[in-house]
Amino acid sequence: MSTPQVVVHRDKELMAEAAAARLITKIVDAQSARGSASIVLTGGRNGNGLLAALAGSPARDAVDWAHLDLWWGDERFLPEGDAERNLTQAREALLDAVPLDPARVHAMPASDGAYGSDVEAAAAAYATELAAAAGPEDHARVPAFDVLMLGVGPDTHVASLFPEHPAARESVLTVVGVHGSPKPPPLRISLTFPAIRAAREVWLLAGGEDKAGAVALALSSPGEVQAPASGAYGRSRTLWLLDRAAASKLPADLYPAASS
Ligand SMILES: O=C1O[C@H](COP(=O)(O)O)[C@@H](O)[C@H](O)[C@H]1O
Repeated sequence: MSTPQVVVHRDKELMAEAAAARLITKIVDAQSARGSASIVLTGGRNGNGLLAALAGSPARDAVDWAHLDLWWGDERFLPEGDAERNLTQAREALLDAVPLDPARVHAMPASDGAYGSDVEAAAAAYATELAAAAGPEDHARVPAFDVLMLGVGPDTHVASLFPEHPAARESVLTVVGVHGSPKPPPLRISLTFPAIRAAREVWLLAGGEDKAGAVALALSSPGEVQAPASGAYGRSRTLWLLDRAAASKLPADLYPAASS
């Protein structure tokens, strides 16, 4: 478990630009070292903001897009192409504009796909796909993702792990079906803590005033079932990327003054 590090940027826009630059560097470093990189995307406003910033960065051409595996931390269980699906939004923000290998874009199943409306079967299929991609060196049933990104919801949810929900208590399965999500749609698929914690680096993104209470609560070490964002950490690094508004309820000694 790595201790959280907090970086605060002036505003959401700068946060997205800086996180996109950081991600490009990470991908290029991993590809130089191992030939490929694996990244877990998040949905939500801050995650999509980062992807849009990456799309607009001239440095995006430094990435070898054909040797990048993309996974998702969660998905809204809706029909393929639905505007609310995290995949649809990621495609619009970035994915349609870069030369990815379609075989390496590991989308979570849609509700009109091979498993129909059976969200448990869809979650189990994604777990199988993750397990097949994990090597013995990963020491887990999922690959050791280079970076796993998570948007933090105003209620402290990450991926589709909501406070006090069964998915936030899951300690065996790597992927679960989520029923009765308090944020629409009610049916979702989510990675669980065991899968999230297999990542080398976990980056939590929170920008905007509506995230301030969640950030302060999660970083005050409550239980992970009460505040799921507090249970998300990477093997070697856990990074909280915030803007000033989201950091406004944090004690000032929690991050270097220079970072804001
Ligand atoms: O529904 C979701 O919400 C969270 C956070 O979204 P935000 O718009 O409040 O930033 C996101 O992390 C998750 O992937 C998504 O499915």
